[in-house]
Amino acid sequence: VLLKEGKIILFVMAGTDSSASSRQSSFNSLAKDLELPLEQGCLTIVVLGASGDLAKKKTFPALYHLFEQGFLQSGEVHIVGYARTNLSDDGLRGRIRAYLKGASEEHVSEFLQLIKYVSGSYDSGEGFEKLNKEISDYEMSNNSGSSRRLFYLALPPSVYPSVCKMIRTYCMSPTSRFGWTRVIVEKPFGRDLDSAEELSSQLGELFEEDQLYRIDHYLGKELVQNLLVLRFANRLFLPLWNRDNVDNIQIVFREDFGTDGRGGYFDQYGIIRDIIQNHLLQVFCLVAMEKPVSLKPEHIRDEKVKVLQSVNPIKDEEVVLGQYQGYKDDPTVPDDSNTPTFASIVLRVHNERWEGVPFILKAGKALNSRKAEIRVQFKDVPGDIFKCKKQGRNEFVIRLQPSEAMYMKLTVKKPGLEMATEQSELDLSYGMRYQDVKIPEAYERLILDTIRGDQQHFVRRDELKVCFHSVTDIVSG
Ligand SMILES: NC(=O)C1=CN([C@@H]2O[C@H](COP(=O)(O)OP(=O)(O)OC[C@H]3O[C@@H](n4cnc5c(N)ncnc54)[C@H](OP(=O)(O)O)[C@@H]3O)[C@@H](O)[C@H]2O)C=CC1
Ligand SMILES: O=C1O[C@H](COP(=O)(O)O)[C@@H](O)[C@H](O)[C@H]1O
Repeated sequence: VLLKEGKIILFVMAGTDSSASSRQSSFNSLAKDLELPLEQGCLTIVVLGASGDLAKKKTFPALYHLFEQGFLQSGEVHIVGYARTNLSDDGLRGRIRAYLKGASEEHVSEFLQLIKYVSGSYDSGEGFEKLNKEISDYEMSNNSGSSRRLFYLALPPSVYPSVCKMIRTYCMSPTSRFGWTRVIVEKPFGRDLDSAEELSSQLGELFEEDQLYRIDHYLGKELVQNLLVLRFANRLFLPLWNRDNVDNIQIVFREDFGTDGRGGYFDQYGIIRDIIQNHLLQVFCLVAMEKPVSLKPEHIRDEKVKVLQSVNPIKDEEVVLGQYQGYKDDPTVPDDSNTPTFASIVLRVHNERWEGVPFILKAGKALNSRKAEIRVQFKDVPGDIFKCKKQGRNEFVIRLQPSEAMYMKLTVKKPGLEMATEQSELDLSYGMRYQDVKIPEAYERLILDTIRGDQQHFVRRDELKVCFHSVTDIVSG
């Protein structure tokens, strides 16, 4: 038992394989740096909306991968699916198995045995009493004296307030045991500034900010997580990253498929709320913000809020909207829908670093390719003696997906006898450089962060508010 900052922390050594224990030890050293409590013991993960699309495609596979890598251990973790659909434990396991193709059969079977299913509604006590009994029985049988409870809301946001009320009333981690209760909520966290604030107030009455994890899965992507390292751990970039050197920055999301069975949801939100207000604004923050005091979540989020507050209102003439042909063929989309499936907006940051540099954010569905990238375009070289303008400018590209890469476009001498120039690239393609590394899925990383209590990659309430504020005219206009 360790005593740290007034907290008693149980340190229970479980029987683990060596790779799992080395991961645990690297987590422990990170936890020490971030002053996170070191903890192990009984952990229950409840996936609410377990019958749904997100749960089967992302949440359960992410839990499986954490299990496979030793971050979730049999004997310590218990997973419960909850939804209204009438399903047995095996019924849910069968659905999940279908999304774990290619994984080791032995691991999958072991993982599925950790999963139970409880059926109930989202607004009556009966189901949540059953859920609490399921969790409590497991905690008692586990006998570790701790109760860590993580609730993942893979549900439409309309039911968040009632579900949170039920969790608060029936399912909180008992204070008689060491542990915590944390709730992960999915986007969209509202339709506009007012509805986002209303949702935040409703949840804020039930949970403290440090219990709420507003997930934006772009913050879990490898190269998004690399942005702070790249910017603040490389001397090379420090003097360049500003209005003196940068001409414009483009943050682009494109998908080569349309609504893909989610037309009903998409049509109510549109591309600005679905992608720009959250994923692209989060990337924008990490590209444009100032250096945080430290890596502590509050320091990082303070800087994100600051840069968002410096964004000028978006000008109408700097917004382009479009809808792909065939969008209304989706039977769940109304025939007269004018919901945009493509948008391009220009953000202008009114501060010393970025005054005059346009940040162009573009997102579109059903385009000709799938790509998400950041393009930092530098200004032309003053007094150019090589007349190399025609070859294009220096550009630094960070490709988030697919095939993670960073490359810098440079003008070089064309090899040979002639003094001619051409554009070439310094290329760091992850597939080549890190051949033996499996890049984790965003959801995997973010669920692990929640278990560790690290809110660095989650959206704080005031950050959400200012994100909506930045796009308020275009989402409500
Ligand atoms: N699917 C995706 O790729 C992504 C989803 N998200 C977000 O994740 C959350 C879940 O998404 P997704 O799984 O696609 O959603 P679903 O529409 O599949 O809903 C999940 C489950 O919620 C229950 N449910 C559905 N509609 C209602 C309703 N009106 N009232 C009460 N319960 C309902 C259903 O379970 P039952 O009837 O069994 O109770 C359903 O299986 C949403 O907030 C979504 O925006 C975010 C990023 C990507
Ligand atoms: O949140 C969402 O993201 C997906 C795109 O995620 P990615 O990780 O595959 O880039 C998008 O398709 C969906 O519309 C949106 O709700």
